[in-house]
Amino acid sequence: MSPVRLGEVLPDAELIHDRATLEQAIQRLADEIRGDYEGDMPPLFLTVMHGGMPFASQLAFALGERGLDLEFDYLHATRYRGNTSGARLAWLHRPATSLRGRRVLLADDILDEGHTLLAIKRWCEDEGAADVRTAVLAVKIHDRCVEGIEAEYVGVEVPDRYVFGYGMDFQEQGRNLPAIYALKA
Ligand SMILES: O=P(O)(O)OC[C@H]1O[C@H](OP(=O)(O)OP(=O)(O)O)[C@H](O)[C@@H]1O
Ligand SMILES: Nc1nc2[nH]cnc2c(=O)[nH]1
Repeated sequence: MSPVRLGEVLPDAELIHDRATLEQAIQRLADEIRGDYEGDMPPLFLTVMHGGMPFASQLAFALGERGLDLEFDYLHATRYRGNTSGARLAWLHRPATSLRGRRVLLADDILDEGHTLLAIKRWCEDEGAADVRTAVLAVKIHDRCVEGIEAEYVGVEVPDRYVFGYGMDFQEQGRNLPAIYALKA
């Protein structure tokens, strides 16, 4: 079956958050995060690929602007793989940096049912991280989130629909749209 092209769904999609709103939310998050991190050792800033990349980049600059240095690494754990519903989590890449004794700040695009971030957080703790906090651009509003995970820093809320743009894919397309859209209800 040939994939549905982005151009076929975008005209009917609903704009949920525009670029200015998202950029403003990221600035606010940077203010919140900056206040929580003091000390000599920079936090280990772990981008959750692929979706977290645009958000993480912007957040990192906003934190740098506020005088918070970060050490970068990344990981890739995925359970959607271009689909609109989640399956088993697959680890495609783990960070090369040791997490032992480090303050870890995870940056991801969306907290939906929470399986991904819960597994990542537990893994970071098992690796000996001193503290693991999570920043997400968006949280999806529903009551299906697993217990034990909550993002400390949340940019915006999105409705209980499949969303894409600003890092999030529609069948591996649309990640570089500078806004968040929801598929037609
Ligand atoms: O809260 P959950 O229901 O677990 O879903 C959230 C996860 O789903 C997306 O990743 P995806 O598996 O699509 O990988 P990708 O970032 O490579 O697209 C997103 O980037 C989050 O990491
Ligand atoms: N692109 C995208 N990825 C997700 N991962 C979990 N929920 C979503 C969603 O609504 N959109």
